[in-house]
Amino acid sequence: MSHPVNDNVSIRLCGSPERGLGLFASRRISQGLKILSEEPFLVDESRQDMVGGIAQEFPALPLHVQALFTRLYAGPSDLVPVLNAGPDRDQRSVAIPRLQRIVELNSVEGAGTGCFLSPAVSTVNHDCIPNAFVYYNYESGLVALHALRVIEPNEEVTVDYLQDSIYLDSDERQDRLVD
Ligand SMILES: C[S@@+](CC[C@H](N)C(=O)[O-])C[C@H]1O[C@@H](n2cnc3c(N)ncnc32)[C@H](O)[C@@H]1O
Repeated sequence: MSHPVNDNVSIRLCGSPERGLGLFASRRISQGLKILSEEPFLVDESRQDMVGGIAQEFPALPLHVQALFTRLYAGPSDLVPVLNAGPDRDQRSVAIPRLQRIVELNSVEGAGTGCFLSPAVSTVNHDCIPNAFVYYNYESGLVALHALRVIEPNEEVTVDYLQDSIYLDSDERQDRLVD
């Protein structure tokens, strides 16, 4: 599997102020352009099902996918990124609660359309006024990220984590985002 970020000349992964890593435009991206398209690691009926099933699903993933999966964001108290390489880090990186946390923090759940977890989309940060939109195409089996408007070079690419929750009021949105 090639990596959609490494192979894509329009975007790059780098640090985002107070948001950890984020995806940034390397060049001007036109409105409507497909920024990237990738195969998801996992697809399920709901985030709850994916969290519940990860202990069984993870060992069945190809080893290179397992390696990419364990590098995804696992929360502010995750020690794995700061540990030295070795058996302790290897063991902690695949601990079931950590894998579940990765699913909770990186999966995208649509209203009635299921849930997916994919590598490059997992690096995109949230904005309430986003410049991009993500969706999963069941026919192609691919996740795509599209520009909602022109994105200028060095601008961060963002999505609305609640893009399918259009009927929530601002307090409800805030509660869901904190979760
Ligand atoms: C799917 S990951 C996005 C990539 C992540 N920033 C990283 O370092 O890998 C989701 C996490 O990014 C952080 N994040 C995303 N959008 C944010 C925002 N607007 N403000 C602060 N943190 C944000 C939160 O910690 C969130 O749980």
